[in-house]
Amino acid sequence: MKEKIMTEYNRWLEADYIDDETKEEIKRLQDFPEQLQDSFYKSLEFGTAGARGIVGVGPNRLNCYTVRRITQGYAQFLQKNYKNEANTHGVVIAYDNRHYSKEFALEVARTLAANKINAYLFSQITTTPELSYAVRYLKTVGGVVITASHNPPQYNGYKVYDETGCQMVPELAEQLVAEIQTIQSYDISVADEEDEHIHLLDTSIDEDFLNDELAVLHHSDVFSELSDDFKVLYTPLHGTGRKPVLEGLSRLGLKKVYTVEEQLVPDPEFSTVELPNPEDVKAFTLALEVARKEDISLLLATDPDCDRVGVMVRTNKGEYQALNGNQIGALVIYYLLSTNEEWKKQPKPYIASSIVTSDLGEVIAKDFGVESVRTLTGFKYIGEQMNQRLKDQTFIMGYEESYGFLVSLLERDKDGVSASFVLTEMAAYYWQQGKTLVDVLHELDERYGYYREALISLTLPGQKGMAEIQALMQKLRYLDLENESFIHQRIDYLKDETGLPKADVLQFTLKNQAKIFVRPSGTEPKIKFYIGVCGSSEKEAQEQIYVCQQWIQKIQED
Ligand SMILES: O=P(O)(O)OC[C@H]1O[C@H](O)[C@H](O)[C@@H](O)[C@@H]1O
Repeated sequence: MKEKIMTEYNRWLEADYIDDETKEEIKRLQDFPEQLQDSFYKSLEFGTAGARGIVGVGPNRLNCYTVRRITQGYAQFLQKNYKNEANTHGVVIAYDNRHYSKEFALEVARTLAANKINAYLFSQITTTPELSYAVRYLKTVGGVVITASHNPPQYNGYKVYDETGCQMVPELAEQLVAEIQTIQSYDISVADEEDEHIHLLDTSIDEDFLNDELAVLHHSDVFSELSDDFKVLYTPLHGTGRKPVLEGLSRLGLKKVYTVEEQLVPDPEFSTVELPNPEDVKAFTLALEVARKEDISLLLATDPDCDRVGVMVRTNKGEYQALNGNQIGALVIYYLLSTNEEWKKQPKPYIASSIVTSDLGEVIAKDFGVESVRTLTGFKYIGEQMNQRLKDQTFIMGYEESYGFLVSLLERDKDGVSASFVLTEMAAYYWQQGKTLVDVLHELDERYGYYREALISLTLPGQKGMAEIQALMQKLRYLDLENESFIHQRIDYLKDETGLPKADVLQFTLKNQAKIFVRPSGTEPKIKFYIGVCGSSEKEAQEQIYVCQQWIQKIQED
């Protein structure tokens, strides 16, 4: 292994096409053997959401050479699948505010252009949902967005979209990977920035995107009657959401929109937050300071590429409560189905969510006679379902516990822009009835049972971490259930027939029907344990969660 790593290391160091600055960086790695090993031991892989990695030198890092190699493979893949159409229809490329996002986006465009494929490049930082929208709007054969979503600042990523605006499903991603693997060298030709195949997009697409996103709402009239004490705060957490979300909220006629000034700055270091992830309540720290001062009713925060949104709500007691992705999803489903009759006139309505998402959404949907479709983790699988059901079914909503929501057919990926609008409308709608979103959640508890969830994520970075994650999965896969008295059943999504594609996921169903899912993350060096329970009271639900947490801890320690 060591020898293989050093061969690759020397190959980079000696290659004449690698620039001097990169070579200096490569040499510096000699003083950091662990980093050296991690940078050179393999090539970047495609996971849940494309390739994601630390920005740096070497094949296992994101840099202009690995970006060019992936893009060269992508160009070959497109030309094989779409022939001449690949060149003419081309690819649209967006990027967020991370380090090197803009530079990498340009490398994608230059590599595609060298292959005579038209590259439509956004001229400023853009949200991921707008990229998905743009693929459909411009009728390109695909799309790329340079972003690492909510990962720490040292990361970046390369997400690839198909011609429907859906992130590539494994079948396509495998073909793409096979194509990338045929490229042994990082010596890849790129066109000039001024090449005729590179087209900078103007802002007309932003305007159409925003108008279409606002048109998704059913009750936007609610805003005209709102009292001034309904106040909303929005923060993009230094990311791309600022323009569309703030502009949209103002067009809705909301008079009282607040923000966190410092977080409007598109900062690649995300300096005012530990992690730019709305799943982490700490991301709301500054927002809460403003909220407490101004008595704000609803707080929204989107992640850097604005495909996901987190929510905090001021309760009747004046306290602020964070909602998790399962609660937000359940509220939106309930809101869409109970306050609007339109969907009843449409054929075979359905919602879609991932298997690790709470059962509550499904229970609500079924209560309204709406089908619930389950997929593996990754919004691409929801997008895939939307494409497959386009002809004869009606899409109501797709969502994941990880704060991704989509309520329209405008895209095939989760959308923090339209979700922000829907959540604001929903909060305003109930506000008019004297209720907060937390009050509505209590109503759902009463009506459907106390669905509660907990997520345990263990971060295990690098090569060593990956081995630990695999060892833990193996241990759970072969654990003798005879000794685990409260577990009723284990489903192995890699081996058992579940009706879904094979995946490295384990499901433990407990005797009381609670569920624990375990899977390695596809976007971060983590193993995730998802606990989902349903009790007849808050206390009972919390007790069930506690038992699951204890079991997970025991497994780790044994
Ligand atoms: O659990 P992971 O594999 O890290 O995925 C967590 C989330 O990551 C990205 O945001 C994907 O687009 C989502 O679809 C996924 O749910």
